[in-house]
Amino acid sequence: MSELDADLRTDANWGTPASYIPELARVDPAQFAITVVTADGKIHSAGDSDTRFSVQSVTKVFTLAIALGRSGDQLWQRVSREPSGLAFNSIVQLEHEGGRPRNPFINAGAIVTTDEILSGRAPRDALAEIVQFIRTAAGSDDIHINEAVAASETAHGHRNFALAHFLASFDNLKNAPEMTLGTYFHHCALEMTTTQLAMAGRFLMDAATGPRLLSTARVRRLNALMLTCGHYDGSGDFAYRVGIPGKSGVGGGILAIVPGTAAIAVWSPGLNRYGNSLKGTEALATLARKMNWSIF
Ligand SMILES: NC(=O)CC[C@H](N)C(=O)O
Repeated sequence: MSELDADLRTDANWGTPASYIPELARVDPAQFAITVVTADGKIHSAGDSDTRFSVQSVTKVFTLAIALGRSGDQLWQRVSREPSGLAFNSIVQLEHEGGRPRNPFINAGAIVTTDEILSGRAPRDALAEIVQFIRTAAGSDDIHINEAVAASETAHGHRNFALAHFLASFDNLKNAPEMTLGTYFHHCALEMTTTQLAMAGRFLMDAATGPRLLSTARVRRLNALMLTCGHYDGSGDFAYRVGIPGKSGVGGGILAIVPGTAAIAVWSPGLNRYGNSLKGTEALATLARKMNWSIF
């Protein structure tokens, strides 16, 4: 792992941090961290694994788990399970397909899962459940929301507002767009280290490691969605190069799962053209190849 870390740092092409959220644009791209938690509970880390980063869309895995737990398969009436082949914040498909987002990992789909979690209660209570779920998964209470990042995204979130209003116009939003988006922006603004994120991913390995938060059947389905949709229009390329389920975020984090074997978190804030971590993807490709971890 330290060899992997050192190798990655020799190449100066770090990619570009997300620019549409000003708070994220300020982050130094020349950072990298990786943590692997194996089925026997051992933790291996290298790089800046104690640095907190903005988890962003990686939280969509946890919100999907919670929404499925609350609403069961009814959720699939509001959102489908197909790769989108378009950018994570694209609007065109949503109009074309009558307001039913392609999957729960693009923004429109995650706004729907957040809306499902919010239904029947105040944003503060929905957020408390999301944060508690992630803390329980990680086995750490030291996980918090960065209010400056949430505010920065709210101030510049015109596309997400457009998506939420589109959903509402198709009767696919139960709460006021501002309420649902407020909850959504705040859970995206959670900060974690790679150690915390890899620990939080243990339940997706479906090994006897960490808390059991979902049934085996649901864990398999979450992994299937991570593989097919977890990297947006870069999902095919990620499956080709890395060969394991993964979920990325524009903060530069990726949570990847080797079923039954390991939960891996990588972080490097510079992104590739799909909005996924450039060095994070490279690191996972190298690790999966060396460890023979591709599921294929
Ligand atoms: N890909 C991402 O991480 C996107 C999350 C971000 N909060 C947004 O809604 O645009």
